[in-house]
Amino acid sequence: MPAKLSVNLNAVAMLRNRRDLPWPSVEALGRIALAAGASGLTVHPRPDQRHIRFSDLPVIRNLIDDEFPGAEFNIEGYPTEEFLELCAGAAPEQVTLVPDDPAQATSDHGWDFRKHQAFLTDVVARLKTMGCRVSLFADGDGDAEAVKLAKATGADRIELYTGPYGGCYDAPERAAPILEALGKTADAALAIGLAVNAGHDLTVANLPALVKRIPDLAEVSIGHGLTADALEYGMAETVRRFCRACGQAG
Ligand SMILES: CC(=O)[C@@H](O)[C@H](O)COP(=O)(O)O
Ligand SMILES: NCC(=O)COP(=O)(O)O
Repeated sequence: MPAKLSVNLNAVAMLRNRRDLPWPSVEALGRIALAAGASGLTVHPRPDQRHIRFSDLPVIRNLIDDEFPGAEFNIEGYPTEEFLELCAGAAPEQVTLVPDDPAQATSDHGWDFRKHQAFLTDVVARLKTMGCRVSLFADGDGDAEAVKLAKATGADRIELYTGPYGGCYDAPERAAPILEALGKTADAALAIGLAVNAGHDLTVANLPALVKRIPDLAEVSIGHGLTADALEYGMAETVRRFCRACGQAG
């Protein structure tokens, strides 16, 4: 089965937050994404709410429940008590636990499963009591032992951190060994019954090789590159609309 696409709305929320105005609307862009064929929506609320605001979560929950039953809500983040309360309130189908510090600009590494085994085991159990599928952000370095420890937490999936792979956009020759390490990590996970997601800096250009190397990839979550493409490919029509609003003919 092809990998499912979950559209990450953090970048849309970040643009909205530049002004005290309700656009671009996280709800409206989420609706367009689901209507266009995305399987779900992803958000990564951070404690300072610099992208997604906590108040966005019930809006997205209602959008899915009211208009797109069967689509999935994926909430990502570091499992503080506040984060776990947000998950309890929004009832996401999937929670992806990410070891990011509030000061980090964006997520840039997976969990150290040796160091955080007990903590993750406890949090995974709490989230499963809420009825959520749980995925753990993981480095794609081919470490099969780390993958076994991820499975031992009780998690259902790992999400491969694909930032280093995405970073090869201008030097494709560097991508091959990184892709192979991601593939080996996925092979190790799938062999022990852990499903595999992937995300971070994925694009239309780098996705085909990833899904070819990991044909059983369950889901990709994509925000930054997808939002950039939406701007680029939507710009011409938008300028035409504004020209008409100026009273220009055509
Ligand atoms: C876990 C991950 O890679 C994404 O959630 C990423 O952190 C998106 O969030 P930002 O776009 O806000 O960095
Ligand atoms: N889990 C990764 C994600 O949701 C989106 O990451 P990015 O495409 O914004 O880099």
